[in-house]
Amino acid sequence: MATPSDQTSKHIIPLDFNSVKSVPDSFVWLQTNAIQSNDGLSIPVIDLMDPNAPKLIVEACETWGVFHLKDHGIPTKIMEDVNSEARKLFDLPIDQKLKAVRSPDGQSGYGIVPMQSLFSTFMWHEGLTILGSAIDHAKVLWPNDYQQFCDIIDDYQRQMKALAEKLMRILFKALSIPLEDVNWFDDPTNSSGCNLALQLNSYPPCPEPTRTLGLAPHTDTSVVTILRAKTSGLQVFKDGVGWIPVEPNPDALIVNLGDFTRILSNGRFISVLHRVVAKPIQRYSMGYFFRPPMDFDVSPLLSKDLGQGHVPRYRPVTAKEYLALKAKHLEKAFSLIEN
Ligand SMILES: O=C(O)CCC(=O)C(=O)O
Ligand SMILES: [Fe+2]
Repeated sequence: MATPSDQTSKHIIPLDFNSVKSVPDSFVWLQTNAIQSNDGLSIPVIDLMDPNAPKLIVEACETWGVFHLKDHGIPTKIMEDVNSEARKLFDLPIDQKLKAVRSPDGQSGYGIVPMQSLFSTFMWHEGLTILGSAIDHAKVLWPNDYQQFCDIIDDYQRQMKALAEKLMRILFKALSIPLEDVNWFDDPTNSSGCNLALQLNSYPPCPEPTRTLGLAPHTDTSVVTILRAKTSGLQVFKDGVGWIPVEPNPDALIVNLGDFTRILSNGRFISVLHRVVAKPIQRYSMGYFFRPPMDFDVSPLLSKDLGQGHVPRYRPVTAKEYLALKAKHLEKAFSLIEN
């Protein structure tokens, strides 16, 4: 197992947040304030059962790239169960959590948020990334009592996948992308190898919340991300306005589009820039990331109706190539694939 002193683990092993009384210098971010949440500007709230939902979702994707989704069909109990399991996990002593630490070249496991390696300043955050089954991680975290964690995570991932597919069906229809041309669509066993990740996030109580950030501004490298959080902290950036707090809406999920949808939609849909601010109280969130298989060609040309002028703004790029560009250039990755 890596130890905190290893150079390679600098971007993997979180701070033992219980052991600090102030924000260390390496965690200090200069940040711009968000607008006040009572300014009346907030992300759309859409009821999935509303007959108008597809139209409203498409409008929200064009204007915001993020929305609250109500009546999504995911039982509150399973969301609460995942929240309790996240609490159980992050409450473990740091040495126990480090038994499930992500390896330097690995994608799953406990540690600092994977995008940390792109930033020189640290974030007030710890997380567990789960790709597929959670069993390997759960067995080392709770050797005698791991089944409950695995069952709850499996069930949640299954339900998230179905919901993500429901949403993508609406998006692809609006974009005139035939589902037959998307060989990974509606694949119950995921034999096509979509990169489906559940990210459990913990933002420990912060003694000086305005000096640091829970997560730095970023867009998600996904088709869609479905997020659940019961407390505030998430903010989204709107051009011409600035940072807008996303206040939690009980029972609603937060859906945000990722970079792959911006490419597929030829820039019509927004891959929303977002960040998480630190808070004096503990915050948990869980994000489900739907990514296509690594060899899938993400291209605006999948659309049978590109829209105005029919000119693709982005060249085709495999998911693997785009992930590599993003890992090196962050949001500048778009300019590197622009035609
Ligand atoms: O915790 C949140 O509200 C957002 C998490 C997030 O943006 C991410 O995991 O990519
Ligand atoms: Fe994100």
